[in-house]
Amino acid sequence: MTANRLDGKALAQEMRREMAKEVSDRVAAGKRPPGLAAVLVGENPSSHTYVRNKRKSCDEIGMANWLYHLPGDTSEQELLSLIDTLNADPAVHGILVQLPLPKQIREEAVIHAVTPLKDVDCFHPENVGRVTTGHPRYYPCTPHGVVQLVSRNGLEWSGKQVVVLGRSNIVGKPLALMLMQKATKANPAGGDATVTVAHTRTANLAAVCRGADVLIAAVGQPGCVTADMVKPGAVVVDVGTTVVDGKLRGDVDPKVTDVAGWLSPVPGGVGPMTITMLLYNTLRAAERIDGSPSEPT
Ligand SMILES: Nc1nc(=O)c2c([nH]1)NC[C@@H]1CN(c3ccc(C(=O)N[C@@H](CCC(=O)O)C(=O)O)cc3)C=[N+]21
Repeated sequence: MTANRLDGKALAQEMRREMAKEVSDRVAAGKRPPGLAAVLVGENPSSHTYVRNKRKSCDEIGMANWLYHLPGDTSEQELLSLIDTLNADPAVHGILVQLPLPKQIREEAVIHAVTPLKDVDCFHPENVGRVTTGHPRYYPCTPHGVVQLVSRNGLEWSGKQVVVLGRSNIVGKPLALMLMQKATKANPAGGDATVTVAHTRTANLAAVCRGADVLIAAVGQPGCVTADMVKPGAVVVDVGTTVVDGKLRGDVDPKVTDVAGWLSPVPGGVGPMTITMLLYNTLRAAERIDGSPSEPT
């Protein structure tokens, strides 16, 4: 058997066409285009690639975007004062500070400084709390991308055993929360799945994973999910993006394709969906900040 492909690149293109139409309708109605400010500190090569991809995607759908590239020895105070300026700028609807940051800057201080309405990463504790209690303002981009990738391929969450492998604040933890909430249009994964959060120290990890109808690998260890850990026919989503010898590697071993029913590739799976959901959040932010009768704040 060869698993069906969960094609994130194709789905991302389809969703971006829908968003390009929303942007042009907005501009035709006399409103300013949605705008995303990206802040990059220092010279991390992967960060450069992501930021470049994000800006290209913004350009494609007609979204305004700016890159603030600060030197690696920038102080926390200098970064916080740039964030204050962006918080107050009416042309900026979304602010993304690329992580990781150099060690002299506390990530937590930066995450707290971005005004929650412009927090399109959904990293601010106010927005995380809203997801947790079922009153979301935004969903975090990677978990939201995973949910859309599975749901829009016609696959069901309801009644399934879902194993989330990984417990980070950015992927594993918020994804598990989304799966535990009631289903809505924006969060079709909510509702009736049974969610297990596992990690690399879980006892009998292979057996726990083999119980999954849907297995989401978000560990950051290339190839750590092997074929013996996968139930035949399961849906497997690979969130890993580790650069090994200049090539991008996922968390899922290539042989899993012989066992799984559906598998997302790396590259071309979750990565393009993450960027798409960032654009989606920026559009929602523009509606909230500039006012729209149809959208609650
Ligand atoms: N504040 C912040 N927000 C983030 O969303 C954030 C971050 N910091 N720091 C780093 C991680 C990582 N991340 C990726 C986004 C897109 C791809 C992506 O599009 N990957 C392509 C391939 C890209 C390539 O060719 O290298 C793919 O999987 O097909 C990957 C990784 C966002 N992150």
